[in-house]
Amino acid sequence: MTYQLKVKLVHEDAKIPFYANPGDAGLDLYSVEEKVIQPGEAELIATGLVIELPQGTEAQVRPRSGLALKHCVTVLNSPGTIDEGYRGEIKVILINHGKAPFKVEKQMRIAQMVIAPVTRVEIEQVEELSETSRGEGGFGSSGMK
Ligand SMILES: O=c1ccn([C@H]2C[C@H](O)[C@@H](COP(=O)(O)OP(=O)(O)OP(=O)(O)O)O2)c(=O)[nH]1
Ligand SMILES: [Mg+2]
Repeated sequence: MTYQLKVKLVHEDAKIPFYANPGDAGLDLYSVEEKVIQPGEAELIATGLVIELPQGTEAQVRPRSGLALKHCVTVLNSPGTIDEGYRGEIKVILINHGKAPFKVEKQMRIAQMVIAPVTRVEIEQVEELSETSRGEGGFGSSGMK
């Protein structure tokens, strides 16, 4: 099933996000600004995009592996969550884990956005939960090999 994603450009240099290949999961997001990210620092980068998500979906802002591998630059809050009702500009928090300053250029592809279904729940407060074989075990309780 293909959903419709409404996209509004709110900056003169904004570009419509696109799938680099037909089967890709992520739509590449472009920067509309030029900014240097110092080593160990994070910067908020504008994309010039406002979107209207299909009902029952979210957008996840994820890193590009090429930027991570070549420059140690990634999305700090990955995956960033774009709520269905959000009508502000999509921005990307990039962090530079590398040793050299990283220059974000205008119209550089800085991250990718995956549209995903959201499961919503009604909360029911209870005193007892069902028993399971895992129980309270976690954090390596099943062994590390
Ligand atoms: O990488 C991101 C993450 C979030 N947002 C926008 C869309 C999202 O709907 C809104 C709120 O994000 P989130 O819920 O992650 O942040 P919060 O700190 O909980 O803020 P709020 O109190 O506004 O929900 O900010 C972005 O543009 N980029
Ligand atoms: Mg929130």
